[in-house]
Amino acid sequence: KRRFGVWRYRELLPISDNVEPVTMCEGGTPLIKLNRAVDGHVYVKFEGANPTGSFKDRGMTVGVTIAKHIGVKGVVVASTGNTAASAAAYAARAGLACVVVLPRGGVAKGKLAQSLLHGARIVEVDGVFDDALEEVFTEVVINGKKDLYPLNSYNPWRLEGQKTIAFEIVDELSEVPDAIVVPVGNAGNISAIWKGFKELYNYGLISKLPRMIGVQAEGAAPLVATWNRKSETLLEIEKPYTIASAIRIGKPVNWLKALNAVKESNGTFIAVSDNEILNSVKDLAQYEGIGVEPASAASLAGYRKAIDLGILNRDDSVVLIATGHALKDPDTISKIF
Ligand SMILES: Cc1ncc(COP(=O)(O)O)c(/C=C/C(=O)C(=O)O)c1O
Repeated sequence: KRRFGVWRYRELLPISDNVEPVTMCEGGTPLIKLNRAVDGHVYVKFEGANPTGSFKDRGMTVGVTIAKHIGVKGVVVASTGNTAASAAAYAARAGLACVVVLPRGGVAKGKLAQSLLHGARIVEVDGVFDDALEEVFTEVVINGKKDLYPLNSYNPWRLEGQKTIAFEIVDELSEVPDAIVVPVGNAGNISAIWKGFKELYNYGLISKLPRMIGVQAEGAAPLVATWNRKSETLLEIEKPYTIASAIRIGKPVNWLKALNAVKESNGTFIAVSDNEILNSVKDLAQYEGIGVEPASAASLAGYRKAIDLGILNRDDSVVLIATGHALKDPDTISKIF
């Protein structure tokens, strides 16, 4: 029985015992207390410590396990890079084909290298992630290409794996934080983490729920706009731009789940500038030793803004989700220095 990681919580995943996991011991990631970058009870959940260097491995281990179990030949994803890297690695481990559809010129080098390395077929589209996702949808749903199982995060199996972040935080802190701060792109992760906390609460294992704080880059903040204007429909961003290429997304497919998570948890959405993101990359690395790719540092930038805006205060216990490793995007890192 696995003692660490996603499959430690197998009984809380809707997967019957006869299914053999496709796993690389993902999850069980470090929860690191911040001592100098901020004062307060702030921890970083360092998802860069996963096998392919991002939280995507938690969802992919479950998604690819199911894909293999139902006997598909291969999987397909649209991605800003980390989903592609993770799908390529887990598909390789499962002996499945993998097609990744990427926005041409919009993917950090480390993620492109991983997709190539693990043998994925790379399809590039002009435009941004949303155009890549549209392409996958057209191919698989409209043109009925059934031999490739779509594994983007509208696929609920992915979120089942990602909800284990909540389980590990409660296991390790043995209390529920006041707030969880999550960088938001396609909005699967914030939705999944909230689902995990709600399940623990419904099982009677915890007696309080954290506030979910979603953070987006100012140039790619459809959920911040939708939230601030109390819109019932998603206010899409046609041409999203941010230096944090992982969250350069204008039409988050999980937007409704994320809005509900933030509403139910008495949380909020916050936008931060690219500058604030890059400063947070530097501070996490040079004050705390934690090396993350830009999108991950949006959680620290968002926390700082939440304190400035009085949304959070210093004696709140807070966990920042640092979603991807610094090695993913060396080009952007060298732009900072
Ligand atoms: C480092 C990093 N930080 C945050 C996010 C946002 O998570 P979601 O809000 O669940 O999308 C992503 C997402 C990446 C992709 O969507 C993809 O890889 O296609 C990421 O790679």
